[in-house]
Amino acid sequence: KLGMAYKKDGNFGEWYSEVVVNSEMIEYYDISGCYILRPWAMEIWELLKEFFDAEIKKLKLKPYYFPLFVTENVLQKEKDHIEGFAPEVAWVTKSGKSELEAPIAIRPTSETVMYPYFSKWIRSHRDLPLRCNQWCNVVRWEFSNPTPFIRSREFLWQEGHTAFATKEEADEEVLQILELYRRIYEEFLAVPVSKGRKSEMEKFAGGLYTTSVEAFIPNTGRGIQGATSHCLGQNFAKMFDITFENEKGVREMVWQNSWAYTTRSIGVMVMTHGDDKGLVLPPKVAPIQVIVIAVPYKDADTTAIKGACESTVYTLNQSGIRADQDTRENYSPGWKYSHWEMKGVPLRIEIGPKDLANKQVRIVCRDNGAKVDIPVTNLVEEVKVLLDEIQKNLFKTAQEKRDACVQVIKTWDEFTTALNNKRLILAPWCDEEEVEKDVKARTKGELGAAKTLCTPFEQPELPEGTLCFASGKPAKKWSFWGRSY
Ligand SMILES: O=C1CCCN[C@@H]1CCCn1cnc2ccccc2c1=O
Repeated sequence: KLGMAYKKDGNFGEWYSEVVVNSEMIEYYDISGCYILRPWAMEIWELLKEFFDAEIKKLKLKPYYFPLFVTENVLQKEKDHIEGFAPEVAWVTKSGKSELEAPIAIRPTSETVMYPYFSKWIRSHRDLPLRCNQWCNVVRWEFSNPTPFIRSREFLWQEGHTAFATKEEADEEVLQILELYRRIYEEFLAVPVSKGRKSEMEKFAGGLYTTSVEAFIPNTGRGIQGATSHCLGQNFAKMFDITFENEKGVREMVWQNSWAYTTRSIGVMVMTHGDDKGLVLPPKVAPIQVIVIAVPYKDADTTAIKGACESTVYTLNQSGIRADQDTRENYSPGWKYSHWEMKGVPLRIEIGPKDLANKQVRIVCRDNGAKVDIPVTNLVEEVKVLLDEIQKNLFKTAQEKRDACVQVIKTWDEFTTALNNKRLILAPWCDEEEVEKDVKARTKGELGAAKTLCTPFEQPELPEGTLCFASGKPAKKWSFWGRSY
């Protein structure tokens, strides 16, 4: 399908849906909230996985795979925080025509699946630290508007679950993993994120504290959680009796973390960089970084042109660049240009008779449309420079756009104005949960209420006497507020 019916600055939801389908990342499925992930999406997921897996291996994580199913009584074990999520749990009640004795839940997350076995496997301090990661799917039967990658009833993620003898070790790992999530977003997806801590109300209720990387979508003026890294404290150790005998022979509870990022990260990248011609891929995650297209001329030497395209692809692949060519006879060069622009391929190389004669190739950049003629002799070097430039430009542009959306406010009126102007709000807050609830109540509406997104680790100066924008009480911190996904 060529050309986009929707504009990014028009109907954003329709634009987004069209981009993920026309770029061949997503196929819609006949169950609401479920989507088919096609190769153009899975190859991106696999590139991110390759980086993340290598990094957590350095942190001594071990790969596991736990069952998809969990019994009702085990799932209810963490009932205190589960009741908030209960409506999202999907249950298996039958096999064939016969009812199951007891319903079995499909994992929405794996704490209750894993932790009874952590309790069995951890006996002594010598069994610590325990470091478990699994790549899997989870199911959460949500009812709010499903969106490919961003909010689906089944999604792919990695979930890390670790156990340590001391809180210090757990605290350290929480931040090590958060830094990996920042790198995934900023270094690979070219999406700027803010590291911070969730409020007591927004944190994972079963844990001690939650840190997250928060992104922002300027077009909708909504914050979006990119990934989370929780310190669970000893809460689950208590619930699941996960204890160890320390060096002095004294039995203690372990300190645990859990952390995840999901296929939502791909959707955030699409929303951030896409334009009215379709997807725009950061080179680091582009399944094809360079697409070579022959521009045959009526009586030109098509064999020579084909040969030049072959050798161009070969040379690039030999130097570790993901290059391919579109040799389909039944499509025109112009059609191919639009097709690969829709798919967001960072560089296009055109080779026609005059390029051949001049021993050069024409390179077209997807992000800004720049065209450059490069001597074949400098091909690899030039392509590497251009890919690196595109990666940097995409991040810089996204960062400038996000920063332009940030609005520092001090009063309630400024807050509501900023909210209606689709801003990412930075406000002084007294850090009281009642006030957070009050802001939610006062900003209710069909666009959704405002909430705290995170308290950024990077805190601006908070002058003595600064008051909370909502309560007028002494402010304790600067927090990001806004509507969110
Ligand atoms: O974020 C993470 C990181 C990975 C491991 N799990 C934690 C916390 C998950 C919180 N959560 C989120 N949705 C749920 C939905 C249904 C039942 C339970 C839950 C639930 O516990």
